[in-house]
Amino acid sequence: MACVTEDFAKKCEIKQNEMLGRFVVAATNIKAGETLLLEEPTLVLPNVGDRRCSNCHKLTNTFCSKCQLLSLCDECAQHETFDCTRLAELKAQLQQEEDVQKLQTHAEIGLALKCLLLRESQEKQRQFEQMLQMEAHLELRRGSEIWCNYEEQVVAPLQAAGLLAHFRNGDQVNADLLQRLLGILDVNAFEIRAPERESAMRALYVRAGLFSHSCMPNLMAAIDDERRLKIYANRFIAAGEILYYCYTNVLLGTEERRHILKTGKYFDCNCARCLDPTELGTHLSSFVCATCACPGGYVVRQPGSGVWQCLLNAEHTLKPEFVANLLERAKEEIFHAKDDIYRYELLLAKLSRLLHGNHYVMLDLKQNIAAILRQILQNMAHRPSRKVYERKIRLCQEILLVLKVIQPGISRLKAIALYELANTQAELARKLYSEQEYGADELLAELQRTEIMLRESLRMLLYEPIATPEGNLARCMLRELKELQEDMKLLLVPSVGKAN
Ligand SMILES: C[S@@+](CC[C@H](N)C(=O)[O-])C[C@H]1O[C@@H](n2cnc3c(N)ncnc32)[C@H](O)[C@@H]1O
Repeated sequence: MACVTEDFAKKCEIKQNEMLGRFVVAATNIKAGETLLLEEPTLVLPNVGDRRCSNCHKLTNTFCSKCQLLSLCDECAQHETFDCTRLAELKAQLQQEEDVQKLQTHAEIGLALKCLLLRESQEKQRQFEQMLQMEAHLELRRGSEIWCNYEEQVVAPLQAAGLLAHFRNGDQVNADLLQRLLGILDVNAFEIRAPERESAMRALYVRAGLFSHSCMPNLMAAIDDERRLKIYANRFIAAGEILYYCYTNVLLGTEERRHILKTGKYFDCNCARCLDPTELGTHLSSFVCATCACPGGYVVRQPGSGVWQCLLNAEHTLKPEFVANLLERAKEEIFHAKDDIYRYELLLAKLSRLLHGNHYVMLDLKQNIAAILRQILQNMAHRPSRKVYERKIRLCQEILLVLKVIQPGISRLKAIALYELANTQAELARKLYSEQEYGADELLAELQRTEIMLRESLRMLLYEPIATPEGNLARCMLRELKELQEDMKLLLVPSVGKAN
């Protein structure tokens, strides 16, 4: 197996039932922050449609000159020796030169070949067997769009080239095995950071792939620069509790999360958040009821019937098509407003008449605005006014209020929002002090509040592996915390602390 630490064997128990398939429960009581699993990836792969170098994983369109079947970028001299040698042997069996070109046509062929190479290697046999036990949802996928795409782009070309028969026990390498392997990747792979900023790829972890999903999980997953996965508890977990991490983005609405889970992972999530039409009172999916003007008149989707109904008057409803169109248009407008803070603010004001202030589209806008404000505040040449600081503080507070409900335990998102809030509050206090609007006592009180928030944020980031952006942020925060304490010491000495 790809290296797995002993924590998993000691703290976890694998079970099985009708609804979840295989799932994992806590074998002992587990403390918040405690590690349950550290695991190396069994496979690192591009997202469907992308082609990535088999060595450095950067996007590329070139192939290895030796095996000619796996991608290799111009900057890398070689990829894994076993894979390259074995593929070169297999390629030598191809009848015609154009077969190689045909096998280079669709990027997904590379995914199937990488899975089959695990099966070829003595050393990785065990990993391949474990991979084969993973859920593929073969029957639910049979005949679906994705099945037909794989049939056309992977199975048919590999069969036509006559390559499959030359793999070990080639008679067993058939269409069903290929569909199973590709299904296993789709259902189980984790999204990981790609070498290019802001793009993603996938990695398969055979142990971590056993954990079930909840939109209110008790586990966190963190992946470091070496693509080593760490799974840790985000709260105290009692022995016997089912262990869950979240397969989707927690800052999406219920319909969107459930759609992603249904179409990509083939199940209906029935967690407490999905079953509550107000999403635990956060209103992440709620619309303003245009019919009743009273506060609290929000239209929510009833989980059983799917009807969009006002919480105050059940006769006030919205048509699902109206909801879908409005959200689609709002997302398009956000996309077109890219990085223009004035357009974002206008859109936020316009949408606030239709959507709850915590609606996930509104939160997306608020996050975008806060990110631009961060850049403005970092550039002192802009000489930002008090209002700019106050706007960012307000946005951070609004985002935090939602995160506190949907991520009550240790949360990376909450830690970052808290850090942003703390920093902005401290910067504003320093500015006001330097402009003599604050005295030393007021500045000290603000910095003390900042210290509490920074400590709280740091406490949540301490469990992140060092070689991750969040681990790095934690180190910066430690430094900033020290500087803050130095400043506070100076303020405690009255003669030094006075503004001049
Ligand atoms: C990553 S796998 C988890 C391990 C899998 N149960 C197995 O037997 O290998 C994801 C699959 O587990 C099942 N699953 C995970 N969480 C679930 C949930 N909350 N409700 C129902 N099924 C779930 C679904 O079949 C899903 O496609």
